[in-house]
Amino acid sequence: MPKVLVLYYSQSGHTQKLAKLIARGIEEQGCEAVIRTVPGVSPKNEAVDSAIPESGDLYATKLDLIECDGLVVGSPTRFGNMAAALKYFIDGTSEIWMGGKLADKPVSFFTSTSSLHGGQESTLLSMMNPFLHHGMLVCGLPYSETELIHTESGGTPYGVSHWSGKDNDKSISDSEKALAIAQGKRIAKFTQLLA
Ligand SMILES: Cc1cc2nc3c(=O)[nH]c(=O)nc-3n(C[C@H](O)[C@H](O)[C@H](O)COP(=O)(O)O)c2cc1C
Repeated sequence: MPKVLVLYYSQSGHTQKLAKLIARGIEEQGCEAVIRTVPGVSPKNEAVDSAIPESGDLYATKLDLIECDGLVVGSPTRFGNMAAALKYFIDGTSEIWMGGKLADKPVSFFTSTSSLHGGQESTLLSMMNPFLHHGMLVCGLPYSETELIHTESGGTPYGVSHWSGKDNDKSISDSEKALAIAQGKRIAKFTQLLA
């Protein structure tokens, strides 16, 4: 069964909730969803966490990337960009890039912001850059997913998003949920076609 890696960072759990919904869509479409997170970064600029987190999803390894047939990458928005913890992990993938291990595989993206116009699209678009260098095929969301037109919360054609609100306490809306599951199904469909 083709494997789709759902790779995310989340500090307060919103991006993680999207990751789980995307994974549900991946599995409903008939692929295996492998959910992995990355450790936070410290001012020492070196990863100091233990290899296995005390709770929650396992940390991603380079092997997870090499072995996946498709990839979904998520991060909370930080000043209109991805979080440093995820960027730190991606910056450690030079060997995978040189070996072309991700080339020709599909990839898609998701994010969460506290303000509705606080940079969802800029985060999603800028997250694509490293994976275009890796030779991956970017997969967004089409407007045939009609929640994209009707949503009053998150959801973009560049990938699903969540609006967590100024107090960071909004639940995933029905539109966001539908789009996250749809995005999981879509990346799984292309993974099956390309694997
Ligand atoms: C350092 C920092 C920068 C942030 N920058 C933005 C931003 O540019 N736009 C925005 O809307 N929210 C911003 N936020 C809020 C988070 O993106 C938001 O709370 C998000 O939903 C958290 O996701 P998580 O629960 O997965 O950690 C920022 C938060 C932090 C800590």
